[in-house]
Amino acid sequence: MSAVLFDHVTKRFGRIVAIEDVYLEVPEGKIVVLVGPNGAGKTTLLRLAAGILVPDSGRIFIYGYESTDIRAKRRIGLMTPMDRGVYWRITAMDNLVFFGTLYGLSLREARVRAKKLLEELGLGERINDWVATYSTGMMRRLEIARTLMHDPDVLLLDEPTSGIDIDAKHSILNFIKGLRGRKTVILASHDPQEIELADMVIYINRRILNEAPALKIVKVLVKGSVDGLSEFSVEGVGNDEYVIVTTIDRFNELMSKLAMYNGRVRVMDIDVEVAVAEGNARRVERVMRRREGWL
Ligand SMILES: Nc1ncnc2c1ncn2[C@@H]1O[C@H](COP(=O)(O)OP(=O)(O)OP(=O)(O)O)[C@@H](O)[C@H]1O
Repeated sequence: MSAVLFDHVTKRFGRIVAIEDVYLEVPEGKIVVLVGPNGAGKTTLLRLAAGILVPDSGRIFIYGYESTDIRAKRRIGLMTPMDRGVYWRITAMDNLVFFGTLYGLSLREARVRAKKLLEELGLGERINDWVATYSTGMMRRLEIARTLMHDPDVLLLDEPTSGIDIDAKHSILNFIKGLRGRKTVILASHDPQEIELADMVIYINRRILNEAPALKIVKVLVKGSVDGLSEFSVEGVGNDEYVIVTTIDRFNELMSKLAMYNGRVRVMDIDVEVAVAEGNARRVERVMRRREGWL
């Protein structure tokens, strides 16, 4: 059984179609990173999985339970940096104990779990400090700890390291890395180092673009020198731009490699060629054109 299943989900906000017919199976224990331009529907997908939003059509299952079911919600932890989820005028420990007891932990259990999480996230020295004295990066780590207090199986993280300093970022990235195999993580991201964590990268722009079986060849236009990508076909097109051609099954691998350039290579455009079965004709369909880099 998949940890999370989006079964042909569509979500509209008035006239805006945020998510359209998304089918996605997320296997247990994997780290799945959702990438795509601003407004592509990444946050909406996380909120749908958390049962905060209800789809207009289609269904979402968390370990077989519909996402709005309490049994699904108990297995989910959602962290979005935009929502302030901790109290400032009490200590980090008291925050976590409070949220832990809301989920039915005993005081003792909650204290033990809070201490462990705070230590793992590098906040061991600041457990008994008021949250108001925390930096943004510390606050973010505390939010992640709060999300994990009820020991959910699935962790939904929206741009977990955006806007924080490098030390906090590394501590969060290492922490997430350590969850591989133990938790299922779905992470929405624009950040190359976050994308690097992925077992599976899903490119979404309202619809999922790299999952459909009909999609075959991907051409990625990048700006910036891509030396060291010898296993892909790379062609210079002038003006420091290159076209990389690959098959859809190696798209994830290519995106992880590009992420390792740490922002020195920007993705300018992605084209997907759709193989049309009838008469073995191959028609090229432009499914996406973006002139803005989204990495
Ligand atoms: N509560 C809402 N009410 C109305 N429109 C919404 C709401 N939430 C999202 N939208 C719209 O749905 C679309 C998808 O938004 P969403 O926040 O999911 O994108 P995103 O991929 O997370 O973007 P970003 O990378 O900028 O965070 C956007 O057009 C957005 O304006």
